[in-house]
Amino acid sequence: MSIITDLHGERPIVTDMDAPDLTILYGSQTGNAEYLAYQIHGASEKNGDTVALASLEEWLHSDDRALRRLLVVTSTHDNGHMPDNAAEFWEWIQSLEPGALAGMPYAVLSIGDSMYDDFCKAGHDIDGRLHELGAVRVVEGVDCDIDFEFTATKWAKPAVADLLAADPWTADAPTAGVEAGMAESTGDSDRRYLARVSASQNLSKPGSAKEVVHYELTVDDGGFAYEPGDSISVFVTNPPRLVEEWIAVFGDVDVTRQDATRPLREVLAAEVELRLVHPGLIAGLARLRPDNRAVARLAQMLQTGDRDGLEEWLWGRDVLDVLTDLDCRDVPAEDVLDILRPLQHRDYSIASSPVGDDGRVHLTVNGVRYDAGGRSYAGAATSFLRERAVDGSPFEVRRVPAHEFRLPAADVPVIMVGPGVGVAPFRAFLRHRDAVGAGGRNWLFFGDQHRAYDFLYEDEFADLSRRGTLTHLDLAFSRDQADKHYVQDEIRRSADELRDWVAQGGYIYVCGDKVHMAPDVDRAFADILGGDAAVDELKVQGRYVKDVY
Ligand SMILES: Cc1cc2nc3c(=O)[nH]c(=O)nc-3n(C[C@H](O)[C@H](O)[C@H](O)COP(=O)(O)O)c2cc1C
Repeated sequence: MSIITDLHGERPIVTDMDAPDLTILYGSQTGNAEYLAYQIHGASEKNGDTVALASLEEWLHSDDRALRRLLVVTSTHDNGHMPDNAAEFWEWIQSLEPGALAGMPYAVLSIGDSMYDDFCKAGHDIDGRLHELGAVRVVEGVDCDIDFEFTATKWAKPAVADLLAADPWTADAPTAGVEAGMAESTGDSDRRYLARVSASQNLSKPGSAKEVVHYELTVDDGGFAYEPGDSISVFVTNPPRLVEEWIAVFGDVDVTRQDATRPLREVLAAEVELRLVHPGLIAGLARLRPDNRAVARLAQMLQTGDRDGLEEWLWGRDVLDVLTDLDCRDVPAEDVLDILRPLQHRDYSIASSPVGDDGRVHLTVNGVRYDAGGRSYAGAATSFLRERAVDGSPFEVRRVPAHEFRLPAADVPVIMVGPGVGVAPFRAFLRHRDAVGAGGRNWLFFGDQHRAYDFLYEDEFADLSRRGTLTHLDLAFSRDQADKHYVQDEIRRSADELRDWVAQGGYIYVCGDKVHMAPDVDRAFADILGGDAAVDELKVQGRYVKDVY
């Protein structure tokens, strides 16, 4: 008996069959690795081999864990950590005796983001540990960056063929330690709660290029708890207007997925990603429409690794645009649904204090909204939260606990760099330290485009400064003067005093844009603190922590 899950990993489908020829197990936080595993699974079964698919966690808890050959597909999360549904598997393989998996053929596909210091670390950790346990690495693992589909597509086909050609493992996976792994897990890390928007307020003022909104959520169920530094996942649905655009094309029909027949409208609203286009959509269309030359031209870019060309073409288009512009609106709805990714939840840093804010959860949300080519686009979360703020209807959320992004002891100085909506967790830190009367000093670096329109939480920070909680507030508004001025310039300007704070045990936190801001801020701290080695040493001590996206 083997476990196969549906695309969302939510409904394990248990099938009666002997041990599968290949078992594909994924660790995935936001659905990318899961999607990839699902695609590889679909392509692998074509040759008559039996291939099982499950999350690492589901497999660990299944009744029959027979393995013949193993392919692990995993992302890395929260600065070098396992995705939640890989954590117990990781605990388990760490608890096994040397040689426990001797001779088992395996390969690991890792996805991550090379902007992080711990690029693909979870995949490397699993790969290294399987090797230590005696498993046989049939194919060198591969590291895939944010455009993972390019690298993964090239790697997966020959890798699966090599794995299937390897002699199967005939022993049973050891059962020891599974319960220990379970005991260590938090148990409720996946629990979803119902929340409502109880208040909202525009933070960007008229004239701003941005649309930042402060939301306050009340969580209906008891038992929801969080700590400063945590984030929250909001399980959004797609905007009704967008769903209607799809219905106008595909009709108000019923569709059958995983043996259940439901209205297409329902599936479009809640289950599939309609906003964010992924390159795998092109690979899927190429399979469905082998004679379509426009699709073939783009699929060729995917195969040859021309990521710039493909990304340029995809830029600004949503999924419906892609189907329209590639003349694929006549593909049957069920086939289109099969090549869409599961609807992604949206994660936000919590901006409130569990002590000072009556159990409410505050979010600082950057809106996405624009018009192009006669269509209006709005980010799924932007319209979702706005609608919920108007009608008060409940929706699901899940706590995402921070690993290192935590306040130190109450008397330790804290340096926070959070321009734009990166300020959210620092508002939480400051409100928390204020509420509990922590004595440690607090220094915030904040910046954005214009002071007049973009100074988020200006009054609150002024108040926290007056009360003495906010010891220093350094501001960098980039477009208020001829020369651009950023938080890293403010950091350099205060080099001497920052060195003192760090010498006195201070912690540094950076939150926000990972592409430009975080590397520039890293450079500035390395320059003022004595080079990269000094920053690395702080990282090792957990005193230089980033939450960047
Ligand atoms: C909060 C956060 C932390 C992350 N940390 C890392 C990291 O330390 N190393 C890395 O390679 N990728 C990191 N990533 C990038 C993810 O691995 C990448 O987005 C991946 O595609 C997610 O796959 P998933 O949806 O299957 O979880 C991080 C992403 C987020 C949102």
